[in-house]
Amino acid sequence: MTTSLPDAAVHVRDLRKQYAVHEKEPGLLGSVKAFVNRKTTYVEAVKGVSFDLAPGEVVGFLGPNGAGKTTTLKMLSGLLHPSGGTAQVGGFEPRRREAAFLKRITLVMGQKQQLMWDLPALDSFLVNQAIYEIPEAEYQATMREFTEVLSLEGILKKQVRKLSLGERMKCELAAALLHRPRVLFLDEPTIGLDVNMQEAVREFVRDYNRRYGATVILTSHYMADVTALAERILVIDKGELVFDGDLARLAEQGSGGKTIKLQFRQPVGAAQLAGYGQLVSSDGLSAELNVPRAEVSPRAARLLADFEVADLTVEDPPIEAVMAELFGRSDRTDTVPAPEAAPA
Ligand SMILES: Nc1ncnc2c1ncn2[C@@H]1O[C@H](COP(=O)(O)OP(=O)(O)OP(=O)(O)O)[C@@H](O)[C@H]1O
Repeated sequence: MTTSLPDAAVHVRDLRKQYAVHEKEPGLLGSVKAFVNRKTTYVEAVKGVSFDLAPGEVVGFLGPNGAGKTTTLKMLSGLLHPSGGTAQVGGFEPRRREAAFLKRITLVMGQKQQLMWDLPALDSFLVNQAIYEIPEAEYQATMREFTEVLSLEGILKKQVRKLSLGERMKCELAAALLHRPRVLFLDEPTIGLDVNMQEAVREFVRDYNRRYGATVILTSHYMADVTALAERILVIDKGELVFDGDLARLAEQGSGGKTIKLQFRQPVGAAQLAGYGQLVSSDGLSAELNVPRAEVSPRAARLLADFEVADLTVEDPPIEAVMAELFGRSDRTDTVPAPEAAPA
């Protein structure tokens, strides 16, 4: 075991991963050519990422496809050896895959399953109980807890292949957390699930985090997962960390303003709202206006003075819109401040 910073559950410095890719042209001739003269190119999947996570912190790890999220999580869970830099998780060096380390972490990949397909989930749970040397009393207590929180009653004894996607994902989560890990790497845990099941998974993760003080890194393409669970967001793009901060500050990275939502006591026509902001919608008794950030207070004050307003709320733009804008920019790594450069 390596010594760690006592206050950091996860400590990452200048972490890098380069994949070697052997290129081959299609067909038999391509295979022969590749055999004789193999062409290798390198993909810089992670290019020097640094961050610390405090124990119990829940962090959303976002980025476009191919940004390096899964590669980072695989390095942190010891499945991949870094090409450079260092990582410590709970005081351990992941690449060593020490038994004590493996008992403290879990990696859940929504796209991959660990349950045995032809057997009931309960059999996989028993295998995990043996692998992780979970004492019987603890196993029974955890099973009771998970069965209740995840509503597993009635599905544990069914063949995994016969479970619905949502039922299977709940069993996957239970299996992956049976040993009560302290650090959770969750890679798209809600992918493909319907909204109710997504909510059930979120609730489970939230409950587990509170109950056990677990540290969680979560990647998801569903922003609702991230906004519901994580206060802090790390954004990776083309292998580089381009943002580290809270959701509100991420929303400010977009060039869009804020949305003022209004309810009126008397109908107000769209034409009357010209000059207060960019009209998003208006149906007489309610309206939405997009307003530059710096103008929010004076415009809200004017609206309140000029109309009979029953309710007025100011909202940040949806985080999806901000992310789409950031990743749509060609010079995005330059325009989004790196953690060190970001304003407090
Ligand atoms: N085994 C591999 N060999 C070669 N290149 C790889 C390998 N795994 C990933 N890559 C490449 O590394 C880059 C980062 O991939 P990674 O899977 O970490 O991204 P990601 O952010 O998780 O993306 P997604 O959101 O699409 O899952 C991509 O360009 C990908 O093509």
